Amino acid sequence: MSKIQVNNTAALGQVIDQEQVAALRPAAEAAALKLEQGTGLGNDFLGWLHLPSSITPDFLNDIEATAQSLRSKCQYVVTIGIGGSYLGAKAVIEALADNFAAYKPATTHVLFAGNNIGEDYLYDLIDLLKGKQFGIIVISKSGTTTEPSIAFRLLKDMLEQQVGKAEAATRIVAVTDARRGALRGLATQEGYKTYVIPDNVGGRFSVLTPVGLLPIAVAGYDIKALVEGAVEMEKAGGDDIFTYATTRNALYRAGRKIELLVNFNPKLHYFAEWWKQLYGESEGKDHKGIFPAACDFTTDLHSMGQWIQDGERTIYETVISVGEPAHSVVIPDDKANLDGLNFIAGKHVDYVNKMAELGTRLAHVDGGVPNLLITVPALKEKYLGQLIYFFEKACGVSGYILDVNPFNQPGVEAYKKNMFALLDKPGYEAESKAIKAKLGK
Ligand SMILES: O=P(O)(O)OC[C@H]1O[C@H](O)[C@H](O)[C@@H](O)[C@@H]1O
Repeated sequence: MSKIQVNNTAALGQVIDQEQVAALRPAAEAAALKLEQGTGLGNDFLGWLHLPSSITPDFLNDIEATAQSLRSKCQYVVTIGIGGSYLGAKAVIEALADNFAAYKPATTHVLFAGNNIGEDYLYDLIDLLKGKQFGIIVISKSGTTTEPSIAFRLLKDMLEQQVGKAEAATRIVAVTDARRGALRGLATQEGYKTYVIPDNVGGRFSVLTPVGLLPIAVAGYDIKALVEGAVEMEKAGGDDIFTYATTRNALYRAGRKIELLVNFNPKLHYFAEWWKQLYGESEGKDHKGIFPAACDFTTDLHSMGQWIQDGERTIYETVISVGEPAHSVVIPDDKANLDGLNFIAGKHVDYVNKMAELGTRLAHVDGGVPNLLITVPALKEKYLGQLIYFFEKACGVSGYILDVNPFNQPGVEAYKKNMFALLDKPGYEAESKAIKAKLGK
């Protein structure tokens, strides 16, 4: 089976050595056992652990049928959601899509909303959708998150005005909790097709539920292959996951507080955004946790490269290296050679990129930045499925090694409480009074 692979050789020898990594192996194995037996912190949120192998062909067929029905009617399908209800689908679609898909004709374009509170963002989206055939996938585990609720209120209204309430109901799909939350009530009342986010799967671990699968299917990608890849990784278990989890924890203990996830393929930009939420929300608590950062290379080598090479030595790098590009572009020969590029004439662009990648890894290691390497054979559904499960499992293992609950996110509520207090939300009267006093209002 071809699969993703992890190599920590270039992370060893300067800041940490193999013994320090090996010393964490028993903790990693104990962590994996805790996950398996459900005896660790946050054990009511372990539904993701055997999720891939529990997905049935019938379930995937049903999602594909819903996707097909939306595709048959809609030029645009707006996926409304934020955080874990957005980043997984965005990451996979961007990794698989034509870089210029937005400017090329397509049966159906998948757009995203409800992931910000930008008035102009919503204005521009509404402007685009005026008079167009569109549908909505509204996703919220809690069913009460402010950003997607605002976007859904606006777009639902617009869709009903454009096609009538009955037709609109056939173009709206809700993905939410089985019982709780405003979205569940609304979907039941309006008769929308719905999918359930299982109680025991947290948002940032939910990409392989309909949260990610439905938008990915609407965008035209093979969700069966995606799940197949995840199942392979679920069954393969072990070594690569332990290598990643133990190496990053050893680096953290040696003072490397920032992990920089880098790619040499712009299609992976949002994969890093998904990874940032997965690791940031899982590990950043109790005043602990590696800070998850990301760069797109070679682009950011021309902006962040100086800092990475030569700045404060608190970072290490994890490179996601893609084996094969999907297409072939060769650099042409030029008789005049005014740009001096004939030394690479006849070479594939990806060959140059790979030399940039190797040169960068060597330079950064020389500069004191330990380097972890994750190789992915190609940007295809199956390997993305492997990569998703790999990072999820390694995150659970890592979180337990760090001795935090990797499955909650209590810190996220602080800004929400202040925002609701400032907006005078009913139920927040005492907080409103307190925050206004603090602001001298
Ligand atoms: O799916 P929802 O309930 O709308 O939540 C969306 C996101 O918002 C939150 O504030 C959480 O921090 C995230 O973990 C979650 O993924």
